[in-house]
Amino acid sequence: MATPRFSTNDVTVVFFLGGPGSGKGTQSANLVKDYGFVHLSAGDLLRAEQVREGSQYGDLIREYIREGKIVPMEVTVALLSNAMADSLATSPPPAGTKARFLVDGFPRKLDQAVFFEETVCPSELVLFLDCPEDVMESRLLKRGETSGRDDDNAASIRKRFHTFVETSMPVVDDFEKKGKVVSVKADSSVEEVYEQVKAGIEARGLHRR
Ligand SMILES: Nc1ncnc2c1ncn2[C@@H]1O[C@H](COP(=O)(O)OP(=O)(O)OP(=O)(O)O)[C@@H](O)[C@H]1O
Ligand SMILES: O=c1ccn([C@@H]2O[C@H](COP(=O)(O)O)[C@@H](O)[C@H]2O)c(=O)[nH]1
Repeated sequence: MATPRFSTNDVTVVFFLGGPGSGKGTQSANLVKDYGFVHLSAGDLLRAEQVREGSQYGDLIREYIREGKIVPMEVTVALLSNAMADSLATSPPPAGTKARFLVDGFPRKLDQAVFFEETVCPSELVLFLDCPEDVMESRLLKRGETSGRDDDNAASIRKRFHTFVETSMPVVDDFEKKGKVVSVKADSSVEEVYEQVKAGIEARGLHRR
């Protein structure tokens, strides 16, 4: 078996999962501020790679995102792993502390979870935002009025929900069986959700920094 690129002695990885529009990006901003996480959004990294001059994956990523499909894992895992390395090199954590990475919107598929944990770093826990589809849909349609995202439209949203239920929920279920999931109801206000998020991660030993 491969040795992970980063050791859990140096790095804490928290996966942040939840349906499209459940509020992961919004809550991530709070967690960065209060808990010293470095926020890595798999979707943001893919969108940046899509428009990077000279990228061999631009067209492929554009098509996958519009269709709400999961980009082949080698692409996404390499982007995440390199972003972690860059962050450690340019902004190392305070002396005597471990770097904390909040990996938002990943892993979306079981094989990605296995591949990441074997080759990059095992996760410490999985934060899951549990939100009804009708709430997520109205949030995304509203966001779509200004986001400029190709996939914040009714047709793409439907496909993203389908992928989430069929492909990504089994990842959450698998981590749940391993006792790693902190699940939070996400259909209340941003502040109320954050209170539950804080309580959930503190109960697992992750404290403010
Ligand atoms: N608790 C909340 N109540 C009301 N609106 C919210 C709440 N949380 C997030 N929003 C809004 O819903 C939209 C989606 O939130 P956000 O971008 O954080 O979701 P996400 O899970 O990161 O979505 P995606 O996976 O599609 O990127 C945003 O416009 C955000 O401002
Ligand atoms: O691990 C991943 C994460 C994301 N994608 C693709 O990107 C879009 C948008 O992701 P957001 O988290 O909503 O920003 C998603 O629908 C997938 O198409 C991916 O392939 N793999």
